[in-house]
Amino acid sequence: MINDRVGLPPRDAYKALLNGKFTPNHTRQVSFGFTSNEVWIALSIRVPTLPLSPTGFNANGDVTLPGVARVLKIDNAWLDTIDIFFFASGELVRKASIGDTQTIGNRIYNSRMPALEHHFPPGITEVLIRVVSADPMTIPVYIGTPAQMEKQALVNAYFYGALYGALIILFVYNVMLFFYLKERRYILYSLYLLAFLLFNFTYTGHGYWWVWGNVPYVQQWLMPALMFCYISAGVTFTISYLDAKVYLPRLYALRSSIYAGLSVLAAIMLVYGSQAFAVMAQLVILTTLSIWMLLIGFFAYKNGNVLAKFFVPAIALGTGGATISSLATWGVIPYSQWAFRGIEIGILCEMSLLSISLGFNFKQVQEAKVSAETSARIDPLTNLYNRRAFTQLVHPLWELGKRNQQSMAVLLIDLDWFKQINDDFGHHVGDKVLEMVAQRIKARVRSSDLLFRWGGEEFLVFLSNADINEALSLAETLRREVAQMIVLKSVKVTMSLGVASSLASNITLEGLIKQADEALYMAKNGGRNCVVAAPMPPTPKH
Ligand SMILES: Nc1nc2c(ncn2[C@@H]2O[C@H](COP(=O)(O)OP(=O)(O)OP(=O)(O)O)[C@@H](O)[C@H]2O)c(=O)[nH]1
Repeated sequence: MINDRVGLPPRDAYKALLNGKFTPNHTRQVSFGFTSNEVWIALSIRVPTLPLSPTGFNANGDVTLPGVARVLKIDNAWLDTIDIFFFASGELVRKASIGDTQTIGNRIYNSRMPALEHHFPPGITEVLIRVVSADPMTIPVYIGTPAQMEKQALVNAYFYGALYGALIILFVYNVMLFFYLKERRYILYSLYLLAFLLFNFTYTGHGYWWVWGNVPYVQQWLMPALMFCYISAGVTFTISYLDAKVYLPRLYALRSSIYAGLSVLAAIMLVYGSQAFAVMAQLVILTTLSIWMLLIGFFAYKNGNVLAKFFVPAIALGTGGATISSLATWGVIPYSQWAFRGIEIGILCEMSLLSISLGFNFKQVQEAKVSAETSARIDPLTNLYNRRAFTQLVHPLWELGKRNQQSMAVLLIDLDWFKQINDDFGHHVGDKVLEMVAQRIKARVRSSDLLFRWGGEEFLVFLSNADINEALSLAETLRREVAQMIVLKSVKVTMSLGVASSLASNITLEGLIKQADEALYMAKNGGRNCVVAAPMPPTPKH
């Protein structure tokens, strides 16, 4: 390999090769970083002088030419210009151009990655490859039989099918969760995922191969543009996912500056118009972004964010995969297709883990919702239903009871001289009295009856299937039991009860409660610590 500053003509490059000016690539490094220079790569292909088949015929009965046919493939879809020169016996025998400045229709070999087929005659053929590109010079060269190349393409097709399939499923699932839950972080995660998917679809040459193969300009500019989208989506998602407003307030305050910085970068890219600058600047940002995400994930975790427990390992997996890919391309670890795909496997793990964490978040949100709904209906002091729960719980029973012509009853209960208890013993003792009275009533009513804390020292019992006598009997039992209670060794409490029943009247639920309230008023006026039944309405005459 040589890094050529002057733009050698192919023959001079060939001479340089013969004069030992090329550096041998012992480490199998395939990455040469950013350079606007031409990078020359040389391969020596030696074919035995014997013809392939000693008979001169192959299995199909065709005449075999002496020599071998091989496919040469550069496994990178973003290199702009790739010129290949074949020298045999000191002569330039073939020149071919591949690379992504060529439209798909003009390609000489039908494959997603730039490739060509060449018939190598017996003897030595020197293959010189010249690459010029604004993108990182990653140049993995493969050479093999057409069958081997097809097999490799098939393995790749399965791999990307599985990768894109998995990412699309995660995308759709999270978009659906967003529409269901209306939580921003689901849609931001989906956009982050989509940005990676499109970015990958572009830089692996799938987009060029399937969609915009006739517009090389789109292919070259989409890469930096989508990388930019991926970075922006990553930043926005991280801020929202880690709930920066709560767990990282200082970062949250800076978020406008971060977004402004990204916009300035996009503007410079557009105005400056250099693809090389765009790619280089963003690769730097992409690396910084991973470290930044890891760091703030860690801080959010330290500040008590439960979701950061998933976030940090997820980003570590994505970054780890990307590191394996770069180490392999730089020859630090042995290069292989799988090592090169480290970034994709890492990101798939990252995305899956993030998706699981959002599922976990979904569960948390649901639980919080249920607990909020429950606590909205429960009185925290007595643990009884509050007045708010009344309509929700009693109305359906009331309607059903009416239809079945059942007798239903209401007991309205008010503690006597409760203000005095508070004044004499303190508010906390008053609370204890309320708690104990509530427990006592609860223990006595049937499970089909509903008990509410109706107001400060007022309770309501709804009996869904009881006539006036049953209701009065229960009321009297409750009155007696509470009157016998002694709270905190010295406090005695009594209560007054108003009872009303619905049978044989066209009364509404509100009307029934009003009747019970009037009965309670009578009980209070009648000296307290007693039960009064609301007067029964006259039976309609037929
Ligand atoms: N400790 C405590 N007191 C409460 C609570 N809710 C309401 N109260 C008190 O209950 C008292 C009710 O007083 P009143 O409406 O005058 O009734 P009362 O003293 O029971 O007199 P009668 O109902 O006429 O027998 C008020 O002093 C309220 O402050 C509570 O949750 N805890």
